[in-house]
Amino acid sequence: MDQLPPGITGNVKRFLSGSQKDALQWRQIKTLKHYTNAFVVQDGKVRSLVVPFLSTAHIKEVQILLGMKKRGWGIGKYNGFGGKVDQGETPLEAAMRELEEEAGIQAPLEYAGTLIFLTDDVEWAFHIHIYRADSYTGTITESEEMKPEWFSASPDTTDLPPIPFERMWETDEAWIPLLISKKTFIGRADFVGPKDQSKPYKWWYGTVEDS
Ligand SMILES: Nc1[nH]c(=O)nc2c1ncn2[C@H]1C[C@H](O)[C@@H](COP(=O)(O)OP(=O)(O)OP(=O)(O)O)O1
Repeated sequence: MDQLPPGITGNVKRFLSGSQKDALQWRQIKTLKHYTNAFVVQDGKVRSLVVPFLSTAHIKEVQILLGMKKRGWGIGKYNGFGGKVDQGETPLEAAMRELEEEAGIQAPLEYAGTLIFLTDDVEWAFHIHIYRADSYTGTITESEEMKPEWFSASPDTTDLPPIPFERMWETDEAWIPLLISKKTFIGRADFVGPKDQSKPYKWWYGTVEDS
């Protein structure tokens, strides 16, 4: 197995890796701070589409709920719902709290993967615990931080917009398909550049194998 980036442990299999500048090394991880990110993915949702001159077609599709960040770092980007794990909380408790605060809903979240994110402006590594749920309760509600919107992961069959990867954190396109297909993943992305223009220069994603 090739050498794993610092911070990646476990029985993992490389899925994708890359580098904009091979000469640059992984950043040193001094401390970790824990964050969460939660996604609702409705697989097999039946929608009715009116087909001109024919009739109504019933199609099954995969829908994913994303939020457009309205303030702070990452403003304008689409992401899952989440934030810092507070003292005394487990990551799952924090993910449930943040989902409710930012999107107004409750969901039976399950662990989906881990993303380690490092950048220039911050001396710690973000350890992001990523969760997903197949269903939710409550009413999806826009908050001060996030504007929730549904997207389709099966764009050929739908009138919902496709997942807007061009308006997400750059390497998310690598792991969102793993999240959707319920393959547990772990990854790391190191960014460089000023806060609002930072770009990934080195990344690695793998799937977590059963031991
Ligand atoms: N999907 C994602 N892909 C990625 O590569 N980096 C991400 C990411 N989601 C978050 N990050 C990184 C960048 C981001 O600034 C940092 C903190 O994540 P958040 O935006 O969730 O935290 P916030 O600063 O909004 O925390 P709160 O104020 O507690 O809500 O982690």
